[in-house]
Amino acid sequence: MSPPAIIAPSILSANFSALGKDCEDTINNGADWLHIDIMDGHFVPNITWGPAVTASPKRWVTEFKNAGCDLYCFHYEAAISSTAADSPAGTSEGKTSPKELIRYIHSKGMKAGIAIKPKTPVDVLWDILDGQNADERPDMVLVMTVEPGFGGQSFMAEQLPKVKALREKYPELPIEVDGGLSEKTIDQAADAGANVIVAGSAVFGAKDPAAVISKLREAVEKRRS
Ligand SMILES: O=C(CO)[C@@H](O)[C@H](O)COP(=O)(O)O
Repeated sequence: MSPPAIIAPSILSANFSALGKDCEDTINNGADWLHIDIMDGHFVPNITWGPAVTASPKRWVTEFKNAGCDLYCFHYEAAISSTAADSPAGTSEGKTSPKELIRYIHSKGMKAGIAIKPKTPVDVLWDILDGQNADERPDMVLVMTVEPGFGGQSFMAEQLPKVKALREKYPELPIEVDGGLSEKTIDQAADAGANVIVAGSAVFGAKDPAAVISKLREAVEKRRS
């Protein structure tokens, strides 16, 4: 059976001056996860949680574990362009491959996700998903359905063949989509096989966020086989 629906509102669209309350309300409204975008003004043209956060996906693994993160999802493109200087503070570890980074995230007690941007072909993931070592395989794949950087963009349906290809090959893999998800676009994403749904403006901009979360969940659950 394909994996259950997981609804993960992106707090990028929350009210930053009442973030704690917005997060609490969102969980009470039925969200399973909170999706927290770490943007650095370098890999994407926006800054979310401050200039101390750099482009390196590896540099901050321990800090986010200590901050209470359960799943650390990094961009494939950022990992392959990282360098020795991106190693965790106080270590001399060198250039990071996606597989090494996944192993490192697991060693810190978190699940690991790997994300791809719209221009990255899904094929780059096969070798990583089929890796011999279970510790180096991701627990989730995120297919971006907008160019990362900002909330409120239009859904890119042309990204869905990637989701379909992943679902066909890996029936039980959690597959996340992020960007432009709403009641209008969820059916296409769910048909393609996505089960982890990030939604920012659709949830935080809604009059009844609980109803939106519930509709997103229903659309995914309906298609589980
Ligand atoms: O990572 C991003 C954008 O880069 C997302 O998480 C957005 O925050 C999703 O926002 P909506 O498209 O749902 O408004």
